[in-house]
Amino acid sequence: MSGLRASGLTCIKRDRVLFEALSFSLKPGELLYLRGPNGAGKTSLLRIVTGLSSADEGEIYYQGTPIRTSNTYAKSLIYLGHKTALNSALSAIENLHYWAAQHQVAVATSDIYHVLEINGLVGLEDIPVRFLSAGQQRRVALSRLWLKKAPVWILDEPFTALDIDGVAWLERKFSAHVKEGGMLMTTSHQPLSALAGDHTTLDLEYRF
Ligand SMILES: Nc1ncnc2c1ncn2[C@@H]1O[C@H](COP(=O)(O)OP(=O)(O)OP(=O)(O)O)[C@@H](O)[C@H]1O
Repeated sequence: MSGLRASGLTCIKRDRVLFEALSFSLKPGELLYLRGPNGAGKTSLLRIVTGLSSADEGEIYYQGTPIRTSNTYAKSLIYLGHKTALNSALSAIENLHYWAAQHQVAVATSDIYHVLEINGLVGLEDIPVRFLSAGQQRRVALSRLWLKKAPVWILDEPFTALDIDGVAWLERKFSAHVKEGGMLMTTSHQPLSALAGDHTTLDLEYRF
């Protein structure tokens, strides 16, 4: 099967079952919107889908192969957690160079300047990111989506701190990615608008 498939996932944290026997799929050209209250287990689920943590039961498959044995999954994936994962002492340019090197993506400094420009950060490229506002730091973090070509995007609360235009800008980026055959799984505490395009919703209830 092409794309991602989660089969029979169970996750237990400190004796609480967050979810049990959860199965879903994410095919090329699909957006899966993960919704649920605080503490329901959305971040826990996304980390399992990326392979950063393991489920107590169940398996994630990418292109039919379990991700724990896949040679291609890591290269096919961009995961952005709910924290920006920026080094506050480094500039936007330095942070993105560092991230690109970690992900073995060849990018020229001029490419990074261009991405920062289209993401509204002209003039802020070379100062430590701790001097940027929360929304500007989020825009630096999200600029990674422009730097690596990857079919699978897993994004945890990517709208945090973005202004209204920023939310619309990111939703358009989602729609373009999916229209090109990409896959996207994302959480948000605000509903996606029509700008994000068609999507399927996966609801996680808070279980006691
Ligand atoms: N490593 C851990 N050890 C113990 N408990 C954990 C761990 N990670 C998460 N939890 C617990 O699992 C539950 C789900 O956490 P998670 O971060 O997945 O929720 P969430 O749905 O993303 O919440 P939010 O909307 O607040 O971001 C929480 O009650 C949390 O305390």
